[in-house]
Amino acid sequence: MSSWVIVPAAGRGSRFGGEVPKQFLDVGGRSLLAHTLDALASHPGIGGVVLVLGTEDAPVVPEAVLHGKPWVRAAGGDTRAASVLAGLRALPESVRPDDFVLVHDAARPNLHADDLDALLERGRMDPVGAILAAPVRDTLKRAGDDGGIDGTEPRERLWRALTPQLFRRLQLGRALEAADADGIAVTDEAMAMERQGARPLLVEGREDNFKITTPADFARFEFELSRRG
Ligand SMILES: Nc1ccn([C@@H]2O[C@H](COP(=O)(O)OP(=O)(O)OP(=O)(O)O)[C@@H](O)[C@H]2O)c(=O)n1
Ligand SMILES: C[C@](O)(CO)[C@H](O)COP(=O)(O)O
Repeated sequence: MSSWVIVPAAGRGSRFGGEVPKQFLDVGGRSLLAHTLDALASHPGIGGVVLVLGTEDAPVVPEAVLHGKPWVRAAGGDTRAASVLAGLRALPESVRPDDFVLVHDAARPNLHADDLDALLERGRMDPVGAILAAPVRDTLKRAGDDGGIDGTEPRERLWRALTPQLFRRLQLGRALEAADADGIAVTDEAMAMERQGARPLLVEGREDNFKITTPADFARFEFELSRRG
């Protein structure tokens, strides 16, 4: 059994800076987006890809990175959540309402197959779904307006949400539509599901499945690639 994955890739990369959105920058001879698509589509658990792009984006997506998997394009929205919802609506009819679908950031190119294995295996057995996540391992401080420390936050049971996130097509769509209708800007799919009273499963993922948000993250990915040889 395989699942389609929605890849939100319509962001502008404002925190990264520069003219070209970060997902289209070249690393090791191909774009960040191509690295992400390759990591996803090379996995046997992926049945197809919905690529959500900005209306002004027309990237060259080398067919090879899609490993012969079917793919469709969708037009992104003003927020990540809007882009994900657009991706859900672009899924083929062959994806049934109760089928699990994945959402994975284009900006997370360093996804490893073993993480996808774990998420699919454990998430599909959960009544709601699951997300990859990593336990917080640093002490967390709350900043005051003056740049001083206002306090230390308890970090027990705190996890950083990663992607992919795995939910059923209809349930996720309804949760995202409800958040939008309520004017709530959810920052991940799990938040929309939690608002509906769901408790998605946390599946511990690798710390190196990091999101490229700043140029320092980009340099880290270049280093990770160089280590692969
Ligand atoms: N309207 C948006 C905003 C974000 N994304 C995608 O969501 C993922 C995670 O978002 P983020 O890292 O925040 O990317 P940007 O929104 O581009 O970055 P920034 O917030 O710095 O502008 C990225 O793959 C991005 O392309 C999207 O598809 N549509
Ligand atoms: C979905 C996500 O990657 C989980 O950590 C994160 O919320 C995306 O945040 P962004 O500000 O849209 O990059």
